[in-house]
Amino acid sequence: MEIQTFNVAGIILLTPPRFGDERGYFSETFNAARMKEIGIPGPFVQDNHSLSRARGIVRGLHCQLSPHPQGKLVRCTRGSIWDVGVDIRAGSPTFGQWVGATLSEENGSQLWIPTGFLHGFCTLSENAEVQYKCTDYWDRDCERSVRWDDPLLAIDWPVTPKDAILSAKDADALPFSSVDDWFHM
Ligand SMILES: Cc1cn([C@H]2C[C@H](O)[C@@H](COP(=O)(O)OP(=O)(O)O[C@H]3O[C@H](C)C(=O)[C@H](O)[C@H]3O)O2)c(=O)[nH]c1=O
Repeated sequence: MEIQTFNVAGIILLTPPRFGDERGYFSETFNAARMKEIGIPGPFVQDNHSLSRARGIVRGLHCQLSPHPQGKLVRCTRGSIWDVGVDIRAGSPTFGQWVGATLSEENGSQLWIPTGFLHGFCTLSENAEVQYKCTDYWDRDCERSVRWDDPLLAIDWPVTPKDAILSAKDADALPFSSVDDWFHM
């Protein structure tokens, strides 16, 4: 399995092997023991699946606060997305820094985003389907949304604010300056 880590400690980009033959391919997309070996502890309790019909849809930046913070293991099973994690762990030397990666049906890569991070993605294709495993259950009261295009984050999104397609919730998200001590290292 290909593994990539970043200067923002905690985020892992992994690409499980695909075994191709004349029929197509087979890939083990999740193996709890292998994930633990590479530093993705789980356990995972909820699977999510979203479909975004247009290119340029931004979902995020979201997280859940205690007592239901969520780690997420994200993959794109149709089309492609640019997936982003932002370090918001108070005291982290990389607080406010972000990592972005292209996840696609073609590359089969997955991004592990631990608790203490904001998560969001921008679709790079029409009909992008994203499936992700979460380490805790959804809890509406613990959910927070932070502005995807906050200038303090300066995330290099592949879409401009003029062209981005957002939910009403994301269009009305909190500024990054409001993220102070949501999470502690
Ligand atoms: C997240 C979630 C939502 N919902 C319901 C609530 C709404 O009625 C509907 C759409 O929710 P929302 O607009 O928050 O969906 P996204 O904008 O894709 O939110 C997600 O976007 C980013 C990328 C994330 O990492 C989070 O998992 C999540 O916040 O699904 C549920 O029933 N369960 C859930 O776990």
